Amino acid sequence: MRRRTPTSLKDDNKTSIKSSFNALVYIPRFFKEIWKVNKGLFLLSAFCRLIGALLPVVILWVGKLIIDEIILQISLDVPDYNSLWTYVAMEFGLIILSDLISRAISLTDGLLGDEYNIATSVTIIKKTNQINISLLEDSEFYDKLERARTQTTGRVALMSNVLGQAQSAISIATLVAGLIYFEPYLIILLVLSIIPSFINEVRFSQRQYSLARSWTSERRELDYLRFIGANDKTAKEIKLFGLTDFVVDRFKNLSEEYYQLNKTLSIKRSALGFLFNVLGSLSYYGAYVFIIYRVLSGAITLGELTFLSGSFNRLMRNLQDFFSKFTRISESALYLKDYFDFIDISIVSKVKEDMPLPKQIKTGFEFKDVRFAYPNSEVEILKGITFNLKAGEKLAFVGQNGAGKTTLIKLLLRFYEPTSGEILLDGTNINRFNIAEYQEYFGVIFQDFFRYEFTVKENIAIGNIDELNNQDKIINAAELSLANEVVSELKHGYNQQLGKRFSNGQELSGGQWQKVALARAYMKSAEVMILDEPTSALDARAESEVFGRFIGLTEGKTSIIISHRFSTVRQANRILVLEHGKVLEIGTHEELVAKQGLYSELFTLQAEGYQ
Ligand SMILES: Nc1ncnc2c1ncn2[C@@H]1O[C@H](COP(=O)(O)OP(=O)(O)OP(=O)(O)O)[C@@H](O)[C@H]1O
Repeated sequence: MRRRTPTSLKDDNKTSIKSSFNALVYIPRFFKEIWKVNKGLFLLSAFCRLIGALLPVVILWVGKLIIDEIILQISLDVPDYNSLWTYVAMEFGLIILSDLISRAISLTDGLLGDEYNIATSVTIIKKTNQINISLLEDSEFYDKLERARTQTTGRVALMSNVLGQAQSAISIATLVAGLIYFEPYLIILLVLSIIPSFINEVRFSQRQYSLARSWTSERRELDYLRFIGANDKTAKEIKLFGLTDFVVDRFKNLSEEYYQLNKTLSIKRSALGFLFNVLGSLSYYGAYVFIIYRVLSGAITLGELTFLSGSFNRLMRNLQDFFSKFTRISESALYLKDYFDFIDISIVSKVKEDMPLPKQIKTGFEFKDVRFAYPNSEVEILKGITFNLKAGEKLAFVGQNGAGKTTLIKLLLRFYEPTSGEILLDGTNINRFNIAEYQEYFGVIFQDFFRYEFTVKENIAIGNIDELNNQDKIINAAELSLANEVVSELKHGYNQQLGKRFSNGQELSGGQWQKVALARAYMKSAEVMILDEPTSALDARAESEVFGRFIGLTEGKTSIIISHRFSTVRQANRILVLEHGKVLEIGTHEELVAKQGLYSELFTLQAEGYQ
């Protein structure tokens, strides 16, 4: 695993300050997306922020009026407090309005954030589905996906920050106007006090982002260790093999390094931040002294002093906040870039043709000298595979672990493309067909089928989700795969929640899960059925029954069965024996036994084992 060292991080920092600013170009697109999510809420939020931006200067001004009025009334022989109480009532009203506005802002932000969150999660799920399986197995791509997926809350915060920034900008403009009107020199002092802390913020937030980004893989590993260290699925092995210390040590070693790097950065950031803040306070008091001096010399009133010192103080805080948010925004905008990069991945098929599929398979599939190595791997897994799968034929794949059986299926399903050679369907390269229609052709159950923690009914309907409400079809599929026996023992029958993750969930045994998953294959009448070790966890009786039904039901249908059990394999029309990515033998059970090759040897070995 490649990990950046602290030294290379420094170099990275210089170039990435630029990239951080460049990432800001994604902000308009980001807001276009938010606008699309809920226009009304967006406008309401913008309106509240506009009012919120104008309120501080108005409140300060009313404060000035109150003080000047008090001083005026004290100096009068016959005071008239009407204006004074009006001002006080105004200030009270403004304070209430200010509270109302800030609550409205957080409410609209929260709601808008939630809606945007839902919309992006849906986009990510849909996009992931469009992406080729080969990309999903690529670790660099996986990191990108992880950043896009995990930064959802960051993007919601970004929205609030940018909107808040617009609000601050208007607020700052009005406060600056007030300062310029009375004491323009104060502005210079203000700018001088802010610049150092701005630079500090930019530098460190950039470094922290670089650090987090360069550690994406490690954080993924940490998540994984956390998962295997604390969940019900691994608990048995972890306890039995005494793996806790092993997992904890590995976790600690990996996280310690990141912790140290992050700690150093955070300490430096805080220390320098403190120093620059002292500078800010110094300038504030400098300005304060200057204003007091102006009051003493009679140049400005006491009310104006309150207004000016209040404005100056507020401006300084607003500006500091503005700049620190600015760095946070450019930092989050980098995550935004990850997100847009992900959803912009163009799905280009090497082959542009979109041929319709034959309604019925006429001759069958043909593999012609197919060679294949997984992306980013030098190892050739399939080394010149040639065979045909005739229409209506049941072909079994046998071979030792890692021989390439599942890989052959992945190529047939177009999850990957052969490195060389071709796969034909009725004489046409399968690449030329519309991929979605082509994949619809198959009913497949993989050996590593997923155990969805949904209800039994949903788990079966996954084979053809359009039929989720077709109870008869689901029951029929369950009967064919023997899943009905499993269902009859469940408290809530087909509506039983499976797995342990959710309340009332019921965990199944390996074989029971397999029966449920197998039922998926019967949910649609696919042209080609593929069962990749579907019965490995079933007991001998169940396996023979399940397989008998499969043979009966798929009579005349093209199908492929992968199995290590020869009692199953021998029932296929022909058997293809793979060894180290090559076709070693192909023929009927009888032919292969007569040939006295690998098949015959393995068959005899297993038959002896059963005696
Ligand atoms: N996504 C992948 N990336 C890289 N190599 C892979 C990938 N999937 C499988 N392999 C490698 O390809 C080889 C063939 O794997 P495959 O799953 O096709 O074997 P198999 O014959 O189905 O084995 P088994 O009987 O154990 O299921 C193995 O050496 C495996 O390590």
